Amino acid sequence: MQPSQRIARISAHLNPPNLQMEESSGLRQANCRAKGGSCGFKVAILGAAGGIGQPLAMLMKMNPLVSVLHLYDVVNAPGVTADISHMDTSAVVRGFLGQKELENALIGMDLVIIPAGVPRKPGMTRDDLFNINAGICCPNAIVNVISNPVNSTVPIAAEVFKKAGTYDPKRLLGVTMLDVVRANTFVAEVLGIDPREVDVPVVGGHAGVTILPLLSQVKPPCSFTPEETDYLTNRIQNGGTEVVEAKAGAGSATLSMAYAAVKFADACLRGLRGDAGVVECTFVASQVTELPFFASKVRLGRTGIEEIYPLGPLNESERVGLEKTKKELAASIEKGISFVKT
Ligand SMILES: NC(=O)c1ccc[n+]([C@@H]2O[C@H](COP(=O)([O-])OP(=O)(O)OC[C@H]3O[C@@H](n4cnc5c(N)ncnc54)[C@H](O)[C@@H]3O)[C@@H](O)[C@H]2O)c1
Ligand SMILES: O=C(O)C[C@H](O)C(=O)O
Repeated sequence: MQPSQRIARISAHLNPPNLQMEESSGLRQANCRAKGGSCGFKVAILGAAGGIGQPLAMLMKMNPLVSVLHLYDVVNAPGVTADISHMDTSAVVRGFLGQKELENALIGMDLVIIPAGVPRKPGMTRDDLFNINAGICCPNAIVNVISNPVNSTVPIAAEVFKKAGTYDPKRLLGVTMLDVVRANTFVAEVLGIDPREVDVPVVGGHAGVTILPLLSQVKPPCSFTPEETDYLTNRIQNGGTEVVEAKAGAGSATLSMAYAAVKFADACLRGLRGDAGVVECTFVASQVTELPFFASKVRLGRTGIEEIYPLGPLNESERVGLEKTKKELAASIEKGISFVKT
């Protein structure tokens, strides 16, 4: 089933669009000759006024694959919408404020990106966000889940979709692209090459030891000393904490995350367009291990996830890392599932 159909099914009872918001943000569509949005994809961002949401919205407005951009938040959506709508790129921008507008924000969307929720403060783990964010990231048509803890919010979303009878595991993707982006950057620094030439598979999940970089499978092929392997694994697993501590209470990664989210969203859109060979790492329902969810390389296509690749050959330290990953990940997945069931 297409996301638009799933969303339409969820949003069976529709309210009229929020014209007041469109007026206030300068989007007087009725007065425009060209309505826009005739080709390209329709994308909604939920949490669009936040630290990630704003730069993400700006970058999606610059993406030529996007024809319509819906910006939803519980605060400040009109201001962000007015601001971004003045950019001279082709995507039509519409703002939606508050719960009563959520369904309208979702109608007809091809891709829904969710950076809604609160970020970490120093000393907190991503799991500490569970009780706050679990209640936010559930009830609607989620496709790309950014809200932490991703290891639990994706299982939560899956359970909610199951309850609604609309679960499509091929279309529910936890965004772990920031781990790949960081891994590419840090590996390139060590190798002294351009990060754009580097591709590091990062599997498992998105928290601490569940972030498992497969340094034996880096492209271009290369090898690392044990010291380099320890340094890189540790830095990639703690990249989020590095930013949280540097921001000293002012939030977690937003700009690099917006970059990573756009990189991932763009891959999803290219897959939907039918491009061949679109492969990225993401946290999805999976049979790659005995766990019900796992991040690994997947091929994206017209129906979402079209193929999930096995982990490939692991070296000894990656095999040890995988056992630690699975232990912690199993608990986080279970926590998400039982949150909905109970
Ligand atoms: N997956 C990743 O790699 C990754 C990376 C960085 C941050 N994150 C997570 O992303 C989330 C957002 O981070 P941020 O720095 O943008 O936070 P933020 O507080 O700056 O922004 C969050 C936004 O969500 C909005 N929001 C809150 N409840 C909402 C609801 N019910 N519906 C819609 N919007 C709602 C807020 O109004 C705010 O604008 C956090 O959970 C953070 O931990 C994930
Ligand atoms: O570390 C965090 O809390 C935010 C995000 O998950 C990150 O990896 O930067």
